[in-house]
Amino acid sequence: MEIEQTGLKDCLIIKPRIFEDARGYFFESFNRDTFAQKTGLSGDFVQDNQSFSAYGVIRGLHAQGGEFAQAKLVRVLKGEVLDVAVDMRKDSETYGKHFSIKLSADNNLQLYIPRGFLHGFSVLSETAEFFYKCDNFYNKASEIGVVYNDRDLNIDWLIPGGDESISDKDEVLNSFSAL
Ligand SMILES: Cc1cn([C@H]2C[C@H](O)[C@@H](COP(=O)(O)OP(=O)(O)O[C@H]3O[C@H](C)C(=O)[C@H](O)[C@H]3O)O2)c(=O)[nH]c1=O
Repeated sequence: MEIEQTGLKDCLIIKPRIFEDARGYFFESFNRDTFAQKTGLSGDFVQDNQSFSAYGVIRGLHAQGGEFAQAKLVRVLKGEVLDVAVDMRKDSETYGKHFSIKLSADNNLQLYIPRGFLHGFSVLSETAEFFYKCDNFYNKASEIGVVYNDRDLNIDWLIPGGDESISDKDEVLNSFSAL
């Protein structure tokens, strides 16, 4: 398992060690001790989530606030997404900055998104199965969000205009400046 920095503190790219042979491949998708040793973070995740989406879907930008803030370890089981993390930690040097990366079933890359970040992804393949670990439980009352096409964030989701598929809930999320 290798760790790569993203330029946003504690937001990390994780490259698992893949064992390939004539049958196919094997890799440890998560090992708490290895994760903790390589990242210096606890790795105590308590909830796993999975979603399925078609091409053009953009889920996000979401987070949970306060005591229910969540760190997430995200990856793609099938297809390809553009994954986006936005630093909303007011005291961070990279406040308001975002990092995006293509995660796919081919590259097996993972992204660790710390507490204090907004998260979202766009589906670049015909369909995508998205899986992620959270270090805090879902708490609907603590949900916060920023609209995907926020002018200040200016995120390129790599989805041509008109092809986006957004939930009614996400269409009316706040601007980043209103957070
Ligand atoms: C997040 C969540 C949702 N739900 C229920 C609530 C809704 O009835 C249904 C769909 O929820 P939502 O439309 O919020 O799903 P996404 O748009 O994929 O939300 C996620 O999108 C971005 C990418 C994230 O990083 C967050 O983890 C999460 O907000 O699942 C649960 O029961 N438990 C949960 O942990």
